[in-house]
Amino acid sequence: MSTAAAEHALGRTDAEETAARARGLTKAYGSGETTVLALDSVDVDIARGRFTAVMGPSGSGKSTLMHCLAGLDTVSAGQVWLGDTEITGLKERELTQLRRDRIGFMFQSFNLIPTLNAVENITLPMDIAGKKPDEKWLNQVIDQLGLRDRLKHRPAQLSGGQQQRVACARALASRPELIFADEPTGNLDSRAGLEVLGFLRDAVDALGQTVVMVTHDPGAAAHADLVLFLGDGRIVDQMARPTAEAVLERMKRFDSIRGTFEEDPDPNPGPNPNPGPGPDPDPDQKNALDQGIAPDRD
Ligand SMILES: Nc1ncnc2c1ncn2[C@@H]1O[C@H](COP(=O)(O)OP(=O)(O)OP(=O)(O)O)[C@@H](O)[C@H]1O
Repeated sequence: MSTAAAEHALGRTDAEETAARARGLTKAYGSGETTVLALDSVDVDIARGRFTAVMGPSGSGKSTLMHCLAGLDTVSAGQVWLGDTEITGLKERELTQLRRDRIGFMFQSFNLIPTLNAVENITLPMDIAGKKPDEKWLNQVIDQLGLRDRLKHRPAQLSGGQQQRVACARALASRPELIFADEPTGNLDSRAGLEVLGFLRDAVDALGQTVVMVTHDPGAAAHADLVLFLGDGRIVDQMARPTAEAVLERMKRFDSIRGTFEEDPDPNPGPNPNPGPGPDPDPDQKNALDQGIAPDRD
């Protein structure tokens, strides 16, 4: 475990650096014998001004965690804060306003309005809120995302990568405290995916934004500063300065130790000198590595 990570429990950072946090976050679906415990008393801190990726096997609770942190879903127990605001217990109206004013969202399917052009889509959340965009910031975001000559195009006139760039600009436009991105590269080819990941990285490095991204792709996760690994509704590991190879290795352990999780003593393991037979990596994850989505690391 890296020095910084070793100083804290998994997923925990210093409170003053925290954009969002949860304590004892528990989410159960259903009741009685059919209850599914999607999140099991999760403690997590999302570091401000950082890019955090959330990974884990299918059904491990990634989307549920994102939805609960973003106030899109209610919790069964525990507390969630956005900055200093405790969002657990807020009424639906207050949550709607908080999401609109303080959170940006990106989804796998872009979620653009087909009848609006790019710039109208970008400013839509602010238009709904009756707020005027900060023109200087908006122009900076538009230029950073290379959308200047696409502003009058409707989504159908844009490529998938361009549409996701519009969604990225929409998420950034109000300068939110936090951007949640759920599989933002899931519908993109590797080149467009790489571009979007580069923009998210720039949003953190150049614009000081905070990004949380759920992904299945180790190459995408490698763009983050920190990867949180979920297993059976708990944060079971984390990795600072991830590489695609190290993330893929960590994910393989979920396959080989199905249902049993151990704390990883070394978040950036080197090549395993005694590789076991282990299952093949998920073909999508392998493709991502083959296609070179992983960024260069110094
Ligand atoms: N609305 C729901 N009703 C019942 N069970 C649900 C609901 N949403 C999620 N679950 C269950 O909660 C668990 C966690 O689901 P979640 O979607 O958060 O996992 P995930 O890690 O995002 O999965 P994936 O990678 O497949 O998207 C799963 O067992 C899932 O079946």
